[in-house]
Amino acid sequence: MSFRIDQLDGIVQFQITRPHIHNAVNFEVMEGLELFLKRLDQPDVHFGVITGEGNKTFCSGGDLSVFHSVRTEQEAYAIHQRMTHILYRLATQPVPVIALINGTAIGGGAEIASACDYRLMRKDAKAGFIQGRLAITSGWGGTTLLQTKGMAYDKLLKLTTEAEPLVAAELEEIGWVTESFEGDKWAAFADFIHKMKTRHPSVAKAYKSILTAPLKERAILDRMLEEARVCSVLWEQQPHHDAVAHFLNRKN
Ligand SMILES: CCCC(=O)SCCNC(=O)CCNC(=O)[C@H](O)C(C)(C)COP(=O)(O)OP(=O)(O)OC[C@H]1O[C@@H](n2cnc3c(N)ncnc32)[C@H](O)[C@@H]1OP(=O)(O)O
Repeated sequence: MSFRIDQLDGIVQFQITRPHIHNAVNFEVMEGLELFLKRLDQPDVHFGVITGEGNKTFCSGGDLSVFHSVRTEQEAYAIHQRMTHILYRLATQPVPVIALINGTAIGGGAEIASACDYRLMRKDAKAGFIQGRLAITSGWGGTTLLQTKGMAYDKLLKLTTEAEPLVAAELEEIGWVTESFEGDKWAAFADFIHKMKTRHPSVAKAYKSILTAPLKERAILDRMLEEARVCSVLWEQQPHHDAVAHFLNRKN
């Protein structure tokens, strides 16, 4: 199984359980995220958390060993639009979700974290929109989400265009990381939500609903789907296929 969902004390935890492949997203992880979203709909759920198993990686994005067989724009768009809908639902459903970034979060992994309400990141971990290294752009709506949530235009353009992973302190400075931590991730998580948990659960949901109003405009989902389409166009091009082949064969 590529994921695990647990529920404890009003908190639903989603973990990608593929540490051997840096918690890359395959079709089973996508199904898991869809199940996680359904669980968040339950009235007794007050917070959600997404993390990766192990202490090295949160998520390394799409599983290139699976997706390298995806060659055409149409095939690529089928995957990207599905992930875009998942991220849109994650961002706009009422339960606050924390990305507990226990390690590297790159490519689609950084997009998943961007769709969460908070990013709690281990101090020495690195994260970034590294899609440009593969001659593609973000394909799951992450850039549109960050802009709509208010990230500064120039910081976002630099982050996505340079395609370099950054450490937590650098990402905190540009407004992507909410807080950083050292030590045990679950202790850091408990500490992070401690005060919020003392308020009535309807408070956090109500504020999320108020603050996500701009995301709920139909135009935002359309823009995210356009982002998925732009990525799919680049996906079909030779520079992308060459970059993926280079990554997969780099140890030969
Ligand atoms: C629109 C969405 C687009 C996307 O998300 S595209 C995917 C973007 N992600 C990437 O390009 C990630 C590439 N991975 C890396 O840079 C590195 O593997 C990473 C995560 C920094 C870890 O580096 P290291 O600690 O040196 O580990 P390593 O490279 O030896 O990796 C161990 C095994 O995991 C594999 N792996 C890591 N990330 C993967 C991925 N996303 N898809 C498929 N396989 C992946 C890697 O190939 C290696 O496999 P093996 O042991 O050589 O068989």
